[in-house]
Amino acid sequence: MEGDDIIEVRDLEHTFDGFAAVRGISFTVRKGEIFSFLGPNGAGKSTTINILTTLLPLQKGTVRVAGYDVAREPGRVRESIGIVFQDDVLDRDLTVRETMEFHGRLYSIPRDERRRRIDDLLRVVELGPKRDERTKNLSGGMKRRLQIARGLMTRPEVLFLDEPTQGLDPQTRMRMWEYIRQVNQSGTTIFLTTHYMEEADMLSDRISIIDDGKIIVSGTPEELKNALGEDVVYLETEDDRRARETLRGIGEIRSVTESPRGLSVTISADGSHCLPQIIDAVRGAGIGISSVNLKKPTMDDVFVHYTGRDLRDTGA
Ligand SMILES: Nc1ncnc2c1ncn2[C@@H]1O[C@H](COP(=O)(O)OP(=O)(O)OP(=O)(O)O)[C@@H](O)[C@H]1O
Repeated sequence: MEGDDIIEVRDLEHTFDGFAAVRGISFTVRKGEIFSFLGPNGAGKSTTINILTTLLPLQKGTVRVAGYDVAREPGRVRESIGIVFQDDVLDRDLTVRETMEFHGRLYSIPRDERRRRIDDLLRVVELGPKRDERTKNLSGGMKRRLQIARGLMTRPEVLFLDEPTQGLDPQTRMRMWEYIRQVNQSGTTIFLTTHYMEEADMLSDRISIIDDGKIIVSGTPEELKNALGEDVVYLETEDDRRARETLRGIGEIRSVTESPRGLSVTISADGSHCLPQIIDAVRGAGIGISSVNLKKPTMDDVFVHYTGRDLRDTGA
């Protein structure tokens, strides 16, 4: 392991019957961070995560997880990781509590700690009242919540979460984020895939965006958003045409267009610093302003910028 990198992927390639699903990707995940892998459907996320977790054999490249080579020491890798997948199965005849209890024993979590985590997690996913219900009688959404709760019981060195909040309602999703943060703070490195841009933004220390089997950009959420360099100010004025003329002189302004929301001013620097200057210029020209709105780029904007696609339209 180099320095503090807990996952090291170098020149990873994977083909299915001649189709290149992963086309030479390299990245590292640092010990203790929450790392997110984002990409449209079919980008190669599952293929990559399957190789990292030893579920798919390595074809080409090198992958080390928790200091072990996935090709040479798959058993060691498996001992160091935890996985929460989308299609995990539950034992239909166990109750909710038994499902958790069984998993906790399997991983030798001491009795008191086990009880505490079961209580905490069932509260997070709101299955407390269902603790004695058999899993076959749960709704689809409840089963999903139980699978996730079960996966979060252990504190492995690296925890892989594949779409951990897919299909959860917003409140449960937020409680889940809180819990994932707690697991992370207890020392577990987290590797996450998600379709939710806001989730990646809120949770991740670093993000890589993958498309067509290649990594197209990596960075912290702040870096990725700032790199777009496109804060937009929406202005409603008494005279948009004249206001537009007035704004031409300001250096940081990239473009001014008239939109249904008023004047749309795209800025190549930090918008919050340019705002006073913009307001002064327009007022100085004797033009009244009725509203001002600053919009910073979001992770959605980042995703659309790099992939040309909107995740909300890709079956999320
Ligand atoms: N077993 C397989 N046999 C043939 N092709 C496969 C197989 N598994 C994946 N692929 C193809 O490899 C590409 C990458 O798939 P992968 O499942 O890794 O994408 P993904 O980013 O996880 O997508 P999603 O967001 O839809 O889960 C896709 O084009 C897919 O059709």
